[in-house]
Amino acid sequence: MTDPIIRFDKVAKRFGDISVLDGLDFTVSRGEKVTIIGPSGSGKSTILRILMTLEDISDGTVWVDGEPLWHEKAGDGTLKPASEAHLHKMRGKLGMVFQSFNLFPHMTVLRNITEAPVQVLGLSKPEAKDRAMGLLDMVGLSDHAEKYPHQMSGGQQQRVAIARALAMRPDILLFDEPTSALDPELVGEVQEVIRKLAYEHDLTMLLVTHEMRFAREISDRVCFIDKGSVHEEGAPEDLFTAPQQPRTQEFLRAVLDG
Ligand SMILES: Nc1ncnc2c1ncn2[C@@H]1O[C@H](COP(=O)(O)OP(=O)(O)OP(=O)(O)O)[C@@H](O)[C@H]1O
Repeated sequence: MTDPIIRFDKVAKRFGDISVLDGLDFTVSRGEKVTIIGPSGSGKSTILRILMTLEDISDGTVWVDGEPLWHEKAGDGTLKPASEAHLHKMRGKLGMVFQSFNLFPHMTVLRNITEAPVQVLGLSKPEAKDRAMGLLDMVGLSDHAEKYPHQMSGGQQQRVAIARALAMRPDILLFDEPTSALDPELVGEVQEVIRKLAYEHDLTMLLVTHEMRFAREISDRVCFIDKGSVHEEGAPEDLFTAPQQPRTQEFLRAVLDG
């Protein structure tokens, strides 16, 4: 594997006495589309939340784009805990799409997408609007710019959330079960947007999902996580058709038959 853009190096995460990640080693290459699967509570969302700096780490080092995420280099080359300024800089490399959309309810769709580019990146309002309208076109919602989130379906809101994340031009886009809060008939339209992104963009994508068929379709690599470490990983056609580890076999049998 060449040029990792994400690297977890022996990362541990504990909540009090509960160990969620246990010496996790995990890498994602630049431009790679990786899906994390695994049982409930295995630490999948925690991995994404650590990358978004929503959770800190208990031990080890996380590297993003060649720089430590939760640390910064001291003058003597050793790593010291990251300052808020370092975290702020690193956050600009990542975007995240949450299960529950998390749009600002009191803002129009357009404003939801332009707010951070104007406030954080310093774009002018016309520049931010141009960017937002291009993204709304990409997610098939050009006619909805002036609507409020409550006037839209869950699928449409999630497509806006994807446009909003992309408006910050992240290098890495994280998806945390992006379709699991949707009514079944709305899942397809959101998957279609993610599929298009996966096939047409060089963006690095890291997706947590329970939708195995979708994972198989869009991923370059699938990682099966159990009890906070990577149990087995591989190309989707290998992992889904011929898993090597008994635990992976058991998990896939349960979710594919269930
Ligand atoms: N803030 C927290 N405080 C205490 N425990 C937490 C916290 N966040 C997560 N956990 C625990 O960490 C474990 C892993 O959670 P995580 O959400 O990463 O799992 P997951 O694999 O994404 O699960 P699911 O598929 O159900 O979403 C769970 O046992 C969870 O209860």
